[in-house]
Amino acid sequence: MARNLRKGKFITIEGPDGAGKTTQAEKIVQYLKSKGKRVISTREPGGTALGEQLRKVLLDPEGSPVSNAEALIYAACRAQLLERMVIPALREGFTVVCDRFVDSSLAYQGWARGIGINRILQLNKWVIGSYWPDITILLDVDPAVSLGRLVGGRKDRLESEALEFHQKVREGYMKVREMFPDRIRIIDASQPADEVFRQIVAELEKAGVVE
Ligand SMILES: Nc1ncnc2c1ncn2[C@@H]1O[C@H](COP(=O)(O)OP(=O)(O)OP(=O)(O)O)[C@@H](O)[C@H]1O
Ligand SMILES: Cc1cn([C@H]2C[C@H](O)[C@@H](COP(=O)(O)O)O2)c(=O)[nH]c1=O
Repeated sequence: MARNLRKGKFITIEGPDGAGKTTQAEKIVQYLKSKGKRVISTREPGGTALGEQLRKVLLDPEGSPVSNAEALIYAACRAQLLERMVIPALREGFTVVCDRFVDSSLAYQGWARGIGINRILQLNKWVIGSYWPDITILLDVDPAVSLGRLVGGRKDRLESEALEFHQKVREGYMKVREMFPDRIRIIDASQPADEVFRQIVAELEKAGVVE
């Protein structure tokens, strides 16, 4: 395993589809920049040329990767993102803000798809090595509410899953949070976006990510 030479902080944002991750990630980036931090933002699946190609495969409503294949493709995207973007940026002292990361795999593939959180964790321990996030903001909200926010436009392959699947995703996140209580900070994402952001900033300050 490569020695961890990180100088910057690694922040990930998690939650069910439509929880407000992208909205909050953008606010966090602006906030950190206003504090004089050098920041890069990215997302999973995606963030690299290969990752964006694989994203199309994973989210294509006509596509069919499920179960083990799906878990492995998400892990491949993660490996590429870490090697090409996240690790070099952290070593240069940038703060990295990532919209979804390993906890999505644990909740979606590990729990909701039924592969097993521990099996997905083993796979991802190999992919991530020592580059685990410093802090993860988990936006918790009833999927009946968050999916309702995604009105209009064509639903992707995961968004098209039944409400029961998304309820299992939420349940999965709660289990993952129990496994990593220090890293994962939960925020009630049913609140207005500005209040959600206020609470995120408080967590980032508590964690020493910003002064
Ligand atoms: N706290 C909030 N309350 C109500 N609506 C919100 C809130 N946060 C974001 N939204 C709105 O909900 C929609 C989805 O938000 P956003 O894209 O940030 O969610 P997401 O979690 O990134 O979604 P996805 O999982 O599909 O990528 C957007 O229209 C956004 O403006
Ligand atoms: C990283 C990751 C993502 N997913 C799922 C979760 C979402 O339904 C999509 C990504 O779409 P978004 O608009 O960017 O939220 O992919 C997953 O199942 N497993 C993962 O590891």
